[in-house]
Amino acid sequence: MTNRNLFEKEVKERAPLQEFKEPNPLPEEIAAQYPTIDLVSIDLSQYEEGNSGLEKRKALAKQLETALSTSGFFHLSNVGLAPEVFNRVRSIGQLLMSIPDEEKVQYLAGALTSDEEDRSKSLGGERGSGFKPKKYWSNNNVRDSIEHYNFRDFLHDDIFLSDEGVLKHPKAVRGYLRDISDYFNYLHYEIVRKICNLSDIILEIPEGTLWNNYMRVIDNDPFHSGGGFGRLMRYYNPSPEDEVKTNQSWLRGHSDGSFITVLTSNPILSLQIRDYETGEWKFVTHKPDSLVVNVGDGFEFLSGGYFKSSIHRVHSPVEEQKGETRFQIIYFVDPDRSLVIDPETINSPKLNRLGYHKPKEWEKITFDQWNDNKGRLFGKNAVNNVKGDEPVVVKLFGRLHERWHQVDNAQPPAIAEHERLYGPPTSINV
Ligand SMILES: O=C(O)CCC(=O)C(=O)O
Ligand SMILES: [Fe+2]
Repeated sequence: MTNRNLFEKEVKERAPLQEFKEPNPLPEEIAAQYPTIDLVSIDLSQYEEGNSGLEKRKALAKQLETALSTSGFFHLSNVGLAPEVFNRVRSIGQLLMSIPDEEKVQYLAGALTSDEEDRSKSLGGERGSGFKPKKYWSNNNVRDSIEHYNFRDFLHDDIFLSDEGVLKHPKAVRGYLRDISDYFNYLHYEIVRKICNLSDIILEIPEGTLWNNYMRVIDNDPFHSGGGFGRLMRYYNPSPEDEVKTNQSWLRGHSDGSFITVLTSNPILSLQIRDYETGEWKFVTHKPDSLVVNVGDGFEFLSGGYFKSSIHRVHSPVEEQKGETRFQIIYFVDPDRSLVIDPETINSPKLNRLGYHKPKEWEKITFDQWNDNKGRLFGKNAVNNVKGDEPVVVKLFGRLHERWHQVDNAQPPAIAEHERLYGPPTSINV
């Protein structure tokens, strides 16, 4: 057991939290005037453990299969987290974002801008522990207005709450690290585990396979443990000129490099998913106290492309909500990093029957190779500083680094529109 004296001391000295004021959700009839996507909604209170719960789990797995194989996104309700739990984490985020800039720069996740980053040494602002300041990325020569803070290793108390682990974070939040780890541990053990088990049912592999093999937590071994990182993210309002230049895109269209991603449902209508078939951008609607979960690249590859790591972005809020504060809590869930991410790993009767095999052009790679190499491209000027939402298309290990591939599978009008705007897909050496 690690000595946690420093942590205990910080708990005693912590300042009280200020309540985070969530913006009001948009009335349904107004939200309905915007293009929205009707996501599958899964009621997690229907999940029952054990043999007697199998029929219920099979029913949920059926709904989940529709979600994973179409948009790759779903709402998850009755997740067992009270509104106060979400609010407490948001309040901690608010506290973090309010510390002076001079202090923030001592706790950076990487460099001050993405272009200065040496990613052979650093995970960068996207994946490293600490602050990603505003103006880190660029889009059509406009710098971003997003600030976020990443936490890593919260599934490993002996690392997270050790003196060294505590000192990684600004003084203001050190006494609140247990709240952070409680939240993300709950998501890992109660949400991710259940999604893994339901996915086993879909894939017709023994229940427990995904969880036990790739998501379990091994003490003091983050590399071979499931986990990833948690993010507290605050969007600020860009200037009107910047809004024009970026076409109101606050966070460029991308697919997540994770296995799955767990977001909080947000009252601000801003998150958009790009329709897999038509390319149309559609808003994700809000369900209070619920989660929004999406497939990341890792799960798409493991399923041979049956599950979809969809392109999504954050758009400037709709007219009725302009000026409101968007705050987001995210868990980017990574598997054991040595997992070989193609369907041969799991040999799923379902995928075999449907014909989802490893495409020849895919090199045999681990999740670590994917995550690391995709991570190196994030925010790179050569790839991202382009007009419009789509980055320059890069191939990594025979796979498009952002999963815009649905453009290739889409109906001819979408392909024509894509090529008209951006030309044919290109490849650059990395
Ligand atoms: O803010 C959101 O809702 C989504 C953010 C996101 O897609 C990301 O950070 O990868
Ligand atoms: Fe994302």
